[in-house]
Amino acid sequence: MPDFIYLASQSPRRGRLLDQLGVRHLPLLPNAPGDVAEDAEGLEQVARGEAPATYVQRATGLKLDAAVARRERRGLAPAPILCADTTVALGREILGKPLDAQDAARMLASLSGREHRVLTAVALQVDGPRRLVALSVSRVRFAPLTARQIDAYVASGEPLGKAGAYAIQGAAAQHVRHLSGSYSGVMGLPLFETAQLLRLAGVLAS
Ligand SMILES: Cc1cn([C@H]2C[C@H](O)[C@@H](COP(=O)(O)OP(=O)(O)OP(=O)(O)O)O2)c(=O)[nH]c1=O
Repeated sequence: MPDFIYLASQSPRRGRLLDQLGVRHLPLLPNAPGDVAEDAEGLEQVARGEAPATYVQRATGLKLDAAVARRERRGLAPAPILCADTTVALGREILGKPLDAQDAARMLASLSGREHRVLTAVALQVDGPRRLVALSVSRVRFAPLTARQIDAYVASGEPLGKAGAYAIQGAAAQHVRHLSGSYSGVMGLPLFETAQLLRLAGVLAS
C-alpha cells in the first residue's frame, strides 16, 4: 500500500480537513498542463425528482470515475483516490452552489429561521474496481436572518462556491443556532466517516 492517497478535489477545505487525519495526500485535479481537457459540465446535474441523498452519492461516484480515469491516463501510481461532494437540502429541494449574488441571497432567505440538511458523500477507490462509500447527513438550524444580514453576507463574497450559499467555518457561523451531525461534514469532508473508510482500506491504522 502506498504511503499516500490522491485527493481529487479542488476544494482547499477538503485538503485541510484531510490534514487533520495526518494522511499524506497529493492532488489529482482535472486539466493539468498538457492533459486531455476534461469536460465536467453537466456531469453533476440534478436529475428530475432526484432525492438529495441519491444525488450527492451519484455526483461523488461520477467525480471518482473521472478521477480514476485521470490517474490511469496519466500513468500515475495506483494509490487510493478520495473524493467527496456536499449538498444542502431543504426537504427534497437541493441547494447547490449559488449561480450569482442574487441566487445566493435567495438561498439564504430560504434557509432563514429553518432547519436544513447538509449531505456529504465520500468515496474512496481502493484497488481495482473496489470502492468504499459513506454518507454523512447533518442538520443545521439558522436563526432568522434580516435582509440587511443577508445583503452584508452576500457582499462579503463568502457564499460563492459554497453549497447552500454559506460557510459554517466563516461568518455564517454567527447565524447557526443549532447543528447536529458532523461539523467537518458540513465543511465538506466528514472526518469520522472518512477515517473509517481509510482504516478499511488500510491507509490509516486501526
Ligand atoms: C455548507 C457548506 C459548504 N461548503 C463547501 C464545501 C464544498 O467545497 C462546497 C460544495 O461544493 P462541492 O461540489 O461539494 O465541492 P467543490 O466543487 O468545492 O470541490 P470538488 O468537487 O473539486 O471536491 O461547499 C463549505 O465550505 N462550508 C459550508 O458550511
